[in-house]
Amino acid sequence: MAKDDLASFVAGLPKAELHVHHVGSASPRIVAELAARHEGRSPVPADPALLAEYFTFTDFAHFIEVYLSVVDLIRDAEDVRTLTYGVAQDLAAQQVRYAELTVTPYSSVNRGIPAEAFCEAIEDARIAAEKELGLVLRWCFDIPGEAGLASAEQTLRIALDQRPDGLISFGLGGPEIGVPRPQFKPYFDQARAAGLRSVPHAGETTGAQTVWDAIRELGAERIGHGIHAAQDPELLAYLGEHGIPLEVCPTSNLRTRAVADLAEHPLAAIVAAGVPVSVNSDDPPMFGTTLNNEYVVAARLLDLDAAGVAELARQGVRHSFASEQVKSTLLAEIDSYAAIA
Ligand SMILES: O=c1[nH]cnc2c1ncn2[C@@H]1O[C@H](CO)[C@@H](O)[C@H]1O
Repeated sequence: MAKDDLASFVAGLPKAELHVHHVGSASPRIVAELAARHEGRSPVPADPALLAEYFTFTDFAHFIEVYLSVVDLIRDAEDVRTLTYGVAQDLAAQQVRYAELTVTPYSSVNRGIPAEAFCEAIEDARIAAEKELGLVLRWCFDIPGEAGLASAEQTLRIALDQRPDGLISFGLGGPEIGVPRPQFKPYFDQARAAGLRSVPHAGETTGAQTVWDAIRELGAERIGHGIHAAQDPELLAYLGEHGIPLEVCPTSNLRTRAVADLAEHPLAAIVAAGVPVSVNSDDPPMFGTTLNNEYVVAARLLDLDAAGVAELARQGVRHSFASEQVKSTLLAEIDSYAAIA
């Protein structure tokens, strides 16, 4: 299928996105608006061309540094609401009908936004997005691994004390190197006991052992990235047998140097081993991509035609934590779209 035809097929295809970060999805328009508000007091350029250059990373640590400089732009609940609704608009414009947005409340609460105001702002945007954009948003609250156990404690507290209606899962992001997963077991145990689903990042910038730890210590039901599971055939077999999906974000892995180039991306080996996957964008504006583009990249890596791409979209729905009703509605939409496209 020609690339243009595939891209237009993807553009109209109803989709679910399971691995996309709140601040990481701030569009250049929103970042410019926030940077202009803090003119001179932030390294983040307001000019879109300069911003594109600013979003070029030498390694993963540099990516986290840039990511946190954008977090610094978010100073009050209004910024949080503006950001969240803007992300919802960008998702809905790509026919995303359901998304699990990874939110890092610690990073904003730690900068002075009260937890209650933060949660009210994201909930206000979620309700508006469902009503006005037909987009069902749910939250994953994730621990910024670079902030250690203090941030784990506070993230859990905010999740359990505020418990916004859209909250469904508990995660762990940030660097993996120097941030071993087992130390977070007590927090994931409490989050899971409270009914939150476990979706830590692992195997993005470190190897298979981190994925094993995420499964055995944190009770992971899905793995953020997990691409270096491909190093361990036993782990791939385990993921396939137990139906533990990997939330794969191909361009992210390239831009953060988690893989040297897309030709080496292990997505095809992971799928060939029978491991369930979903395709995601992670931090699309920061990586110069969109979810639609990630579907095109994945189709190229997996040599898929339109039917294969529609099946990728179905996988995103099936591996979501959406209600059965949302799942069946969205699967039916995908089927009717794929039938006529
Ligand atoms: O691809 C990624 N891997 C790991 N962390 C990420 C990624 N994208 C965004 N973050 C976010 O960076 C924050 C920095 O504190 C982490 O909390 C994580 O949510």
